[in-house]
Amino acid sequence: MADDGMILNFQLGSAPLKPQTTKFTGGRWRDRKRAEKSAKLAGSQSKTPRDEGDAEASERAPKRYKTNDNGEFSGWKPGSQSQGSQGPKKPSTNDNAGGGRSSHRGQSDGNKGSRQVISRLFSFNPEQKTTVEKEESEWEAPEATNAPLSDVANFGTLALASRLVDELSKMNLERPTAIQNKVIPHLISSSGDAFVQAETGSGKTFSYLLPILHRVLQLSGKGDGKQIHRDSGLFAIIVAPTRELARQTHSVLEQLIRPFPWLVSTSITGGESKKAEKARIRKGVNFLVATPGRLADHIDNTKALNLGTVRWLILDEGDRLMDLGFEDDLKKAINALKRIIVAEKTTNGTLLDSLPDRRVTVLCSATMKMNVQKLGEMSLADATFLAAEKDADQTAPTDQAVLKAPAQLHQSYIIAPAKLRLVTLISYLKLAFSRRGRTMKVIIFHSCADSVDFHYELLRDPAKKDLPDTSAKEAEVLSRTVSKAAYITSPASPEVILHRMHGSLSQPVRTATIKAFAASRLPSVLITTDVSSRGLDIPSVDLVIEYDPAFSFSDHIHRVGRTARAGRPGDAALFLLPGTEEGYIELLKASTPPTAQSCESVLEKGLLSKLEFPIETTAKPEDGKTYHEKAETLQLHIEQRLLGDSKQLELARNGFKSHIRAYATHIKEERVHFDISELHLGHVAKSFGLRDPPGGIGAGIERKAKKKGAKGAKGKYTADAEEDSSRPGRDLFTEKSKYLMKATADEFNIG
Ligand SMILES: Nc1ncnc2c1ncn2[C@@H]1O[C@H](COP(=O)(O)OP(=O)(O)OP(=O)(O)O)[C@@H](O)[C@H]1O
Repeated sequence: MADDGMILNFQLGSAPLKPQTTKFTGGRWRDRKRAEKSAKLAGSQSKTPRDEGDAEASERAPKRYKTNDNGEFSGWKPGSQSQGSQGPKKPSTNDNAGGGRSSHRGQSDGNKGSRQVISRLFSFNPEQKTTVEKEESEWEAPEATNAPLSDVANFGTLALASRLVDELSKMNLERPTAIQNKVIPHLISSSGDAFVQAETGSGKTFSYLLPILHRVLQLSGKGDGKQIHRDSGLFAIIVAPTRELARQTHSVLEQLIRPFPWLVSTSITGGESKKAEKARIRKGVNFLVATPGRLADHIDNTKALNLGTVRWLILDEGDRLMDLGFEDDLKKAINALKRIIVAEKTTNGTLLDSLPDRRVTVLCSATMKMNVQKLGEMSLADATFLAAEKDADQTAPTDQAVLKAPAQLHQSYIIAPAKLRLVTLISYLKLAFSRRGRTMKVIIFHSCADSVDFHYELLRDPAKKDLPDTSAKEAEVLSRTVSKAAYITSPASPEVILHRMHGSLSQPVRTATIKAFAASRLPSVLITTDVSSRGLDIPSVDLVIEYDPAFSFSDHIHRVGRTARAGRPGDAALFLLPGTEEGYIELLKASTPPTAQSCESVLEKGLLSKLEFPIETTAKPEDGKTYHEKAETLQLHIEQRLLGDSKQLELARNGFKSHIRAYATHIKEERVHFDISELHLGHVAKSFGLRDPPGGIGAGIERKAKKKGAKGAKGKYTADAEEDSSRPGRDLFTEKSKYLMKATADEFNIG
């Protein structure tokens, strides 16, 4: 680790201050100039205790309290108020007249003369290598690629049953998208398998649901399907990788079949009562939406589940189904269906002649990976490849076409040094909500559940308990996942609602939280893991922030695809660290050319409006004039807040540790951009409001980094990191990785 002279907050004595003479080194010249300037300013305005402290810090602390190679701080002696068992100790300086660990400003505790020193967020940061090619302001939205087609009159032209066309019209869906234009006629007329590949938000769900419904409705001569009923048999099984997606698909299906009450659909997903699901299956269903694990379970244990009439098997989000280690469950379902020859021409007196005469399997994916090919080999026979490309001379799946985000999605990146990440995130959100009505719904992706928990707890306002438009019963379910936000509000958006979501929450809470986020009429933020990256369709999401980069580029495409759906505009911002992570920008360019947002300018604009702190600390919102000072004040306040709140501190420490572990699990091909040995643990700790890295994890990483350095090879380290891993995204199919993937699915409660 670099010795960067990072300084901690602590109290100093009241010794007269010397003028600032420190020479700043390291970082960009502009940052050094700024640091020198603000230190000078602090020296000249030695009226407030804080500014005095700053000046003194600049001069003294770097010499006396530097971080050592382990990210720990030299110059400390064991003290009484450490951050935790492994935390740094009180400084043994005689200057520390106050005796308290947290510094106080304004001397309200009577500890007159004490000084505080705050860490300099803007100096000693790694240099940014990227020269900005395209600024935000230069971006012009190209034509949307996943919008309804302008040159197709309406859904009627696809030979869909008129009742369905009317129903779509009631849902304000008039014209098909490119993929619907391809898939619907194919599935209406053919009995062959299909591989469907199209961008995120291009309407793949309707592309398979509509032709299935159309053909089922044709079962009676009048084309309304009235002859059939719930006992007529199960016609289609739709498999989705997550419970949320299964539920969502089921609710779209329910909406479509509402005018046909004689048709019945149900969803069977992990986390629900198996007994109730069995009872529904026994009563009879025509359409089943399932997660793979639960489907396999019912195939084994529910006698009433008769697969004899099943004509369609839809595998949605194929790559994710495989990523999450559901291969065995899928095999079971595929084989069970293969064993039954589709011979039945009637069921309970109903002629099935308008249905396909063989079982049709449709595999859908927005991205293409090796594992999708494998799933294709397992499940498809003589499949037709259907892609959305308008001028598709494409006849087979390719990587190129699919790793693109919708063209109208504006992607940008922010190179934020680790120390500045947290304050930049807050500034960015403040900025996003600073124009009334411009940004309504934001999703922030984190690498792990612990980080989600920390950021949710930090950003929520503990004093504001009531939630708008929520019954007492709902409020009880949502009490730990939905809250009013602090810090990120602005005069234009005085109320912002925060939501938290990850796989370790109970299923009813997950469902209620997503529902609340989708329904919220106030500006809202969903802080989440990749559990929300697939399929989730909330049309009003206008901004996706990848605070932690995705574990694979295809995951990135799915994450950002939560916005800019069905031709709507959308923004996505990716936080990157200066250094090796900047190499990731080349990958972004291959998809949709991104623009750059300067971290300094986000801070400058975001911190324009007044800061508001939900908890009182000695750092006050009104402290600081320049945006550098305001950012330092905000960081100081958060650090002080954590020191006074052991629960929050614990969340920060857990968040930090899991974040570092998760960092090691980027897919092998992309790990070159996410080199854990380059992480400055002290700086990353700052982004969790910690003044130093919690013990335990740092030493391990250090050892690995040293080992790597000694060996001069990456291979060994990479293998170690994989062993530690417990998250999805792996696309290697060793027994070990299969086991890991399975463990991950369990951890995320997805199955
Ligand atoms: N023809 C259409 N016209 C307008 N909106 C549509 C049309 N078809 C679908 N939509 C809307 O587009 C949104 C995205 O649809 P859907 O979830 O099926 O996309 P997807 O391709 O499956 O995306 P992802 O790959 O991200 O899961 C939904 O809100 C849906 O209602």
